[in-house]
Amino acid sequence: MAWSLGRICKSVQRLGSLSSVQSQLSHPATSGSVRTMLGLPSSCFSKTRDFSLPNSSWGPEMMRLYKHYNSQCEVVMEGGVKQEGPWRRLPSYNRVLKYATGGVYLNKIIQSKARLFTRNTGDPGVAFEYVLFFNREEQRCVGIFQAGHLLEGPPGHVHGGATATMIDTVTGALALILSGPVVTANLNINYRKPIPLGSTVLLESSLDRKEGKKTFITSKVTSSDGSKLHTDTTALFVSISFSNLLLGS
Ligand SMILES: CCCCCCCC(=O)SCCNC(=O)CCNC(=O)[C@H](O)C(C)(C)COP(=O)(O)OP(=O)(O)OC[C@H]1O[C@@H](n2cnc3c(N)ncnc32)[C@H](O)[C@@H]1OP(=O)(O)O
Repeated sequence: MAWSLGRICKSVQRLGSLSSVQSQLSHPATSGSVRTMLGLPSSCFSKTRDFSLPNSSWGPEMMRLYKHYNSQCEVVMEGGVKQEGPWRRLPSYNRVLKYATGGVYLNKIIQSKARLFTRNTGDPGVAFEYVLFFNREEQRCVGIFQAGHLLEGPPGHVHGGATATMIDTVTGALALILSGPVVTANLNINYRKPIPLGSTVLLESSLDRKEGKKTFITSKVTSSDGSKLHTDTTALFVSISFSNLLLGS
């Protein structure tokens, strides 16, 4: 066995404690830009590209909503002093783990080629274009999502699985920030109206309640102006030990 259990555990420990998840997001040192995505230490990410920043494929609605939330990440006080605003943009990279170098749970091909499902193409605009913002005080996350042409389900509309992916992402991000390492245990989606391919929609998620290891999140997807309800969702996330996840136990 190329990797002993001990070495794997040491690597996992290097990721840092669970509490760093919440503390790094709330720490003043992260003001302006959140240096971690969803709580994992920045050293775990490929820094080559932050996919949550605008690119040439973003349409007017995507840009409008991005500017709306981004402008509230920093507020200018009297005298020109800048302060943290209520929202934080969550940076987004195409790989979560960089430290796992093979062994029983990741072979070398998977290790080198694995990419986050929602960030698996560098081609702007073809699939999932999105950015997440987090509001600590209100315990909610919003996602702005522009659906590219590779996400077709019913003709001219977004595949339900692609919509579910984005719902899982925005609810999962919130659960992870609020509760530390979690996995989705249940996602209950009502699809109310199909989402036109190429359109920009708004995903909103808020904390419903926490009960022991369980974090309940509600979510809805609406048109960018909020007038049309596309989906409403309840989601359950269960806290896990991150090391158990990597060890497959
Ligand atoms: C980077 C962007 C973020 C994107 C986020 C993406 C998140 C994901 O997609 S994760 C991948 C998909 N999810 C998975 O693969 C999870 C697979 N499932 C599991 O690992 C396990 O079943 C797991 C951890 C959910 C629950 O394990 P289990 O051993 O049953 O946990 P256990 O400790 O017994 O249960 C905890 C509580 O949750 C409840 N629970 C567990 N599963 C469910 C469920 N499906 N429905 C309702 N309740 C449940 C239990 O009843 C228990 O409740 P209580 O404490 O009141 O008795």
